[in-house]
Amino acid sequence: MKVAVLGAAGGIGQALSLLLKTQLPAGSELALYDVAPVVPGVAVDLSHIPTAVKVEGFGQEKLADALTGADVVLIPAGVPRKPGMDRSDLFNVNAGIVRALVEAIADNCPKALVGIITNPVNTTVAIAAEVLKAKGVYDAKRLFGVTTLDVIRAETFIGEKLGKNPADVHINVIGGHSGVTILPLLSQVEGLELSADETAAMTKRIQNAGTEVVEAKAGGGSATLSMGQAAARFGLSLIRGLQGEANVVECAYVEGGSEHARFFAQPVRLGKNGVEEVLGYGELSAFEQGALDSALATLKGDITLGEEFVTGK
Ligand SMILES: NC(=O)C1=CN([C@@H]2O[C@H](COP(=O)(O)OP(=O)(O)OC[C@H]3O[C@@H](n4cnc5c(N)ncnc54)[C@H](O)[C@@H]3O)[C@@H](O)[C@H]2O)C=CC1
Ligand SMILES: O=C([O-])CC(=O)C(=O)O
Repeated sequence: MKVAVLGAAGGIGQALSLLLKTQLPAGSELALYDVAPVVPGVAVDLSHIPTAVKVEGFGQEKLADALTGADVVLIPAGVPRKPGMDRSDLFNVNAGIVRALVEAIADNCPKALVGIITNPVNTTVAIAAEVLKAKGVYDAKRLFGVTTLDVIRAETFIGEKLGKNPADVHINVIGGHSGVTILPLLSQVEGLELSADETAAMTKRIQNAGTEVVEAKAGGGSATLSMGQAAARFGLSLIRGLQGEANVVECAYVEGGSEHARFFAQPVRLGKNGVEEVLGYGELSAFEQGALDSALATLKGDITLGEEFVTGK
């Protein structure tokens, strides 16, 4: 298996690449691409870790080489938030970055599974889909917005609340990846009893967890280490699916499984072609249904913005 990380010299990219170097199956290749000149050094640094994963760094002019033969491409390239910014404030810079990188994917590894981490995810995934469509290579089963950070946050916070190991807590987070569009399905968690106020507060904490990190980093960026872990979990699940492992399920923001919006995050069974099946997410509580209903206009607006960025309409 070959995995390419685009934006590999950044905060997420380096954490993710370290985890992939230590956790990818033996015999894998890891291709690290970034426009920052430090990227070959990141690859050399990682190459001294004794695992059977070959790491290579690719500088600005070497994108095609990084992508050729890739089975999985993970994209954390782009600018992060600073305090006072919303994820949508990143659109102006990151939309163009994602467009250019996905054009190169279409040209060099059109069958790869692509995981978009770059914010605003609700919009950048729509950009990626339209770019692939314009190039005649779009397969909705192979494109994912990575929302795993919302899942691991929900599992961590609820694990703490229940006094349980978070590894034993399983929570679906549906919708999208910004503010009100992040909807953790807390009503489905076994053994969790929250009052209406507690449910509202915990939902809000999960929705605002990105901002919690942005503020704590005080101008130094947004979540990188927890996102590195989340992206590694998701990327490794993509690989397990590609290798034919049964019942690999992750929540992800994908097209084609929802009545609510063109793209929607929900549990997905992964397989040899990417999405094997978009799964249901069970019954919603009245609170969750209300939250979903009121988030849909935002989510659809975010998607349209991405579509129109590429189609020019
Ligand atoms: N999906 C999610 O849950 C999350 C998404 N993010 C997003 O991930 C992105 C990256 O965040 P960080 O790693 O903290 O930022 P960072 O600034 O530390 O790293 C970004 C890297 O992208 C590189 N880059 C910029 N333009 C590029 C291009 N055209 N091609 C290749 N590389 C390019 C930069 O050189 C830099 O090394 C941001 O947009 C951030 O908002 C952050 C946390 C969670
Ligand atoms: O909040 C941000 O800007 C980064 C992000 O997406 C997250 O941490 O969930």
